[in-house]
Amino acid sequence: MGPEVLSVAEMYRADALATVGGVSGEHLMEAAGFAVARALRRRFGPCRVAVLCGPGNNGGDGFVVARRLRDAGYAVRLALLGDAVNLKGDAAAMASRWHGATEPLSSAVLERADVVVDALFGAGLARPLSGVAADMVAEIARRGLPVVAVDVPSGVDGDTGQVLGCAPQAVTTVTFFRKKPGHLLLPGRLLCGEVEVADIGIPASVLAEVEPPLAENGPAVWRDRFPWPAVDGHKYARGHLVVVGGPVMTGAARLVARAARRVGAGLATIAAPAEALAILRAGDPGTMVADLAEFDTLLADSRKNALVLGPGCGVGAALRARVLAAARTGKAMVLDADALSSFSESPGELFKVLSDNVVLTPHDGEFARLFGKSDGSRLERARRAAKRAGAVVLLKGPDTVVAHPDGRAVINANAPPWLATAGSGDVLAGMIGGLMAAGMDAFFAAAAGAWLHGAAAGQGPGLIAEDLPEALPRILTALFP
Ligand SMILES: NC(=O)C1=CN([C@@H]2O[C@H](COP(=O)(O)OP(=O)(O)OC[C@H]3O[C@@H](n4cnc5c(N)ncnc54)[C@H](O)[C@@H]3O)[C@@H](O)[C@H]2O)[C@@H](O)CC1
Ligand SMILES: Nc1ncnc2c1ncn2[C@@H]1O[C@H](COP(=O)(O)OP(=O)(O)O)[C@@H](O)[C@H]1O
Ligand SMILES: [K+]
Repeated sequence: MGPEVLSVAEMYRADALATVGGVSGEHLMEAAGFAVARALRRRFGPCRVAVLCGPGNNGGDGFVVARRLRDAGYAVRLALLGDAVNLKGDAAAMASRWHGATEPLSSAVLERADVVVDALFGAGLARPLSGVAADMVAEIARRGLPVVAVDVPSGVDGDTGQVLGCAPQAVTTVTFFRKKPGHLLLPGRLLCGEVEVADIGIPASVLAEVEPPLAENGPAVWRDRFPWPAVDGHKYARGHLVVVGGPVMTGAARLVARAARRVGAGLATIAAPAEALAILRAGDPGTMVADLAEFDTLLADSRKNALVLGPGCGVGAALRARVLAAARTGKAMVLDADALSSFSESPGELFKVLSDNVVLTPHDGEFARLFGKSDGSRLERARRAAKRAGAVVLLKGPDTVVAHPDGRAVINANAPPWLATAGSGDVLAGMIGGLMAAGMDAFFAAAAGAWLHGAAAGQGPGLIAEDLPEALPRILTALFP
């Protein structure tokens, strides 16, 4: 599915499979430590480095980093959490190859340091940082020292991106083989700084056995499925999206329709209540307008193959009835905003009629209205919600997650904060609806929509929702030269 993202358990499995395949644990650890030392050297010339090692294999990597940096002429001090005699396996082997002093972990090691290597805890973090480890994190922040983190900043949970206790802010994090969810989900992603994925000799072939259902969203995930128009195609072959509009917030449906046409739908019709028709007809000349009183007729037209319901529609029984009627046709559908909130009292009624040909696009508030308050990372919550709804769920945010009921998911990491502006969610719904109208599978349309939405916001300062559809020609041209 593209750039795979491994859970911590899957990473241990990949590691074990590599070992079975003949790559020794010591080899992996040497390569890991070498990669971290190389990343540090790229960023910092010869300087004074404090390497903080933990009691497990993350600490083992730290011993390799210390040796490599000292060999390269850096002034290295190393401090270990716990007693060296308690180190095991590969970590013990690497400690024995470190010929410098091993200090007990304390803030003394930070005296005169220019850079810190954080090799306290990685994938094995099992409980919140406390005691001297937590004191070190506070002291590093107080001194404002730059941190290069091994695998993850210690305290960041690799599976959730949540902070257990506390964690240092890194400038660079070097992880191994593939990213973990904690590198992409907030706040982990922000604490990592720049993330480098190092090849440490685990063959990609282990992925065929691990079969990770998670990827980082990007063109590699969906490029091959993008509904590029056929040379001999006509507009109906590119799909006809129906956008249900409301009586007052008429801008929402217009943003949806414009984004859908820009992304590649052949036609778009806004179906709105009578009082909104005049203003809509004065809008984009290429967007068609129909009376919502004719909704059943629109649904019966097989050429109108996809719908977006919700933006600007108004919450209530009328919208609920339209959503249920539309769902029963089995057409591709995006449900956003009011279409989700309309079912806050009766989510089961909605879930009964959904399929994986439907994308729900809640922000956190709408998500809570529909699925209740639930624990876990955004990834876990989106996955559970997709399963419960029987539909694709796109949980919006700076770390948008798209989840399929079968467990597949992508995490999107290209969205800048400029997207937090009125109407930008409407544009996203339009992009996804447009792609589905053009024939793209719901899950991949949601993933492509989320990424294109983030890419379209690349102009940054001054961005408004209207700019987003207009950025698509440039982005699509670059993607499909
Ligand atoms: N999986 C792989 O393919 C590779 C992993 N490597 C390294 O190995 C690391 C994982 O090693 P481990 O599984 O040994 O785990 P860690 O080194 O992350 O930590 C495990 C140790 O810390 C203790 N511990 C956990 N949380 C604690 C807390 N909050 N306070 C105090 N003690 C705590 C555990 O009881 C255990 O002794 C990775 O992050 C990576 O850095 C590398 O050596 C290269 C290969
Ligand atoms: N801080 C942020 N960083 C990146 N993207 C964001 C941020 N805040 C919001 N977004 C994105 O902006 C869009 C806002 O959608 P939504 O909340 O539905 O707004 P509206 O209803 O005004 O259109 C979503 O795609 C969301 O993922
Ligand atoms: K670490």
